[in-house]
Amino acid sequence: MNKPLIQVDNVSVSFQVKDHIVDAVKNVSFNVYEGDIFGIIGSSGAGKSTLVRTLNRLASPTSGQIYVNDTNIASLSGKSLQHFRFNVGMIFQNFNLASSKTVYENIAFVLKAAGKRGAVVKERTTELLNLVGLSDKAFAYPTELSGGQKQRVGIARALANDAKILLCDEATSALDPQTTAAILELLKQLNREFKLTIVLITHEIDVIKKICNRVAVMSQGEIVELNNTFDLFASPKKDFTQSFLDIDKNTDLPEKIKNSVKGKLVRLRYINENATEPVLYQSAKQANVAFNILHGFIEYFNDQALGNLVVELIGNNQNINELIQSLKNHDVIVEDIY
Ligand SMILES: Nc1ncnc2c1ncn2[C@@H]1O[C@H](COP(=O)(O)OP(=O)(O)OP(=O)(O)O)[C@@H](O)[C@H]1O
Repeated sequence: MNKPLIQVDNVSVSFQVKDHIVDAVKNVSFNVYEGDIFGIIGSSGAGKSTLVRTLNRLASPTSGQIYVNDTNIASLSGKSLQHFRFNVGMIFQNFNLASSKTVYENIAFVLKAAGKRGAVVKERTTELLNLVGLSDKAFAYPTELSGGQKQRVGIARALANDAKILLCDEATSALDPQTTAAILELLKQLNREFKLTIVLITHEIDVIKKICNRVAVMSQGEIVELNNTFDLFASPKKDFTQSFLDIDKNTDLPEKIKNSVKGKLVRLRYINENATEPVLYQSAKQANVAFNILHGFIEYFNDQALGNLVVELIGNNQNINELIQSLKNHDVIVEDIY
């Protein structure tokens, strides 16, 4: 496997609050690879913000190490820390724009902070405005922008000094679904065109499904499960993941149908949406098992489709087991419901 771009080793973060200690992040380890869109999902208070803030040294681990490009970031100071921060941009839920500056000035400001002057600033700012689709808003003030436009300025600013990593702290949580989709599309484009590595934290399952290739599920300061997004949704290993990500879809069956089920109820998950029904049909015929499809839907993760079927199997146990084995041999994930 590639070398990690970000390596988080046994990181814990605790806060002293009056007379007690809050363990916000507990012994967390994971790697992020170049080109990843790495999602961290969890409910409020899970420790996501604290964890992501350690990645650009906005917060410091109480214990553990973080390496970015093989450099232990705790060792950085002065110019090397400043340079590191140019390389790791960040965007926020509330955009954090300077309200007294125009869009152009908000972007130019961070370029000037990095020592750039004159034509270089003008050229790069114009380029960035173009990149995020805001060329016509250069001289508008933040109050004159929609939420989506404000976040585009945030993105331009975060990437201004050629950041290789973008950290997103609930960057779309304040936006409506349509604007969220447009911002996620822009992030995907930046990831594709510039190999921008993105670490995003969110409590929105749809954000993870739409753009992340890998995801960590966080609860109470710990990473409960980490996997490729597709595999995590297709076969979660932990009950917490299953319930948090709302994967338990058999609840979608109306009571009347559930009560009428006489055979064995299973959920089938499969990658190739075209292949499973024929496989099910042929395997069931061979095993002498009858089946009823009670529920079905296809979910999309990035560009990959995951088919789901809830099926009642009717036959003797041995035949049903034979059918289940045959489905598994065809890479269908079979899960008992009851
Ligand atoms: N500066 C701080 N001082 C004291 N406690 C803190 C501080 N920052 C965070 N915490 C606590 O650490 C825990 C994790 O908070 P954090 O903001 O990282 O969670 P989160 O998953 O990002 O939640 P949210 O989505 O609500 O922001 C919480 O119990 C929070 O109260």
